[in-house]
Amino acid sequence: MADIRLEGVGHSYDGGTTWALKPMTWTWRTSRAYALLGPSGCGKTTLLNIISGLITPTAGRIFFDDRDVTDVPTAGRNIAQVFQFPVLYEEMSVYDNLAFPLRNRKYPKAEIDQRVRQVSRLLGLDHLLRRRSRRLDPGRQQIVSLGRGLVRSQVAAVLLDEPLTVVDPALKWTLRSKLKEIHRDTGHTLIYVTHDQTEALTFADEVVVLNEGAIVQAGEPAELFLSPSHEFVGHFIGSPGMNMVPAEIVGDVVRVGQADVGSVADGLPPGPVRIGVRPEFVSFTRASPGVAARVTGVDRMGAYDLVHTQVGEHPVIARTTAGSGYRPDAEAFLHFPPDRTFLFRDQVRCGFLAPLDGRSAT
Ligand SMILES: Nc1ncnc2c1ncn2[C@@H]1O[C@H](COP(=O)(O)OP(=O)(O)OP(=O)(O)O)[C@@H](O)[C@H]1O
Repeated sequence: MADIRLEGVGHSYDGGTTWALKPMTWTWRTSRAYALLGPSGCGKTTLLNIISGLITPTAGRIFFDDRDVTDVPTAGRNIAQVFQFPVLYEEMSVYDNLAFPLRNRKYPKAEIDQRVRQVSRLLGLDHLLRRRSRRLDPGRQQIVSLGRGLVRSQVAAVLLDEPLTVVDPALKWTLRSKLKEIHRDTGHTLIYVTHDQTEALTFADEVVVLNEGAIVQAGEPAELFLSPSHEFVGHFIGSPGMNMVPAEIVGDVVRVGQADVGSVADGLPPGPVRIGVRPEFVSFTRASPGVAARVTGVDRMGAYDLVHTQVGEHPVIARTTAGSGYRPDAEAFLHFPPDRTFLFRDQVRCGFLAPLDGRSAT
């Protein structure tokens, strides 16, 4: 196992006209479980294939600890990779498929048996070990592929590219927790690619968010939810995502429309900003002071309500307790709590909202 260090690594498929992956410097630390999260086409698979050696990057160098592996082919990198769809020897038994990566690397027989049985027990494959792989349904075949990726005790990293796509949704939860268990047991460095935030947040020690070929933020799941440093992270994580409302800094006060909503703590220069606040933290106040809004609809979600409002031209959603009683067209006043409300300029967080403490913009 090794730290995997990317130094100025970037990739272009068209000779440098566009970058599928913009040159980046980043270290995947050994033994951590990472989720690489981002929308379709943001460069996740390209990044994974650069680490495994399937793609040689257009720019930069890759190191496993201090060893430069940029020109080392896949076979020399000691990486295990699990793809979106099953990659198995269909005529082999499940046992032989799981044992294959170990036999290939000349592990002792007793260790092979012990590792195969350990992984098969964790993944619920015990009763299928003698079955031919082609006789399994695609979901089970994928679980065997997952097992093949996890069976080796000594690998530089295990790379998983949307590995649960073909697995039954009900099984996904179980498999994710099994993956965590296997991770605790082996201490492998795991990089798990997904565009599904639930998968990323429930699986990873650290979530790396990729957008348009660049890492926009990396952190623990709670950090990304509570403290997004980029508007994209605010939108992409959370359901629904973060509300963004245009505002103005006047002196050291932040105004939305005619309402003073807070002050700036960070000596930010006056001018336009965008306020970001998650629906979970928007609350209603009975009257001013607050931001005047009009209710446009209510989604009753069972355990809670999502109250849709309009502040001027801008939609703002508040998550309230179930049965909130708000009706379309009702007038309302919104409160944005200072400790949970952030300020953004050019999409990047530039500060947070501080209490007004009697200040006013007028
Ligand atoms: N072989 C290729 N030739 C040309 N362009 C490519 C190739 N592979 C990927 N791309 C482009 O590079 C960009 C990044 O693609 P990539 O597959 O890495 O993204 P992704 O985040 O893994 O997407 P998805 O979640 O849809 O798999 C996209 O614009 C894609 O169209």
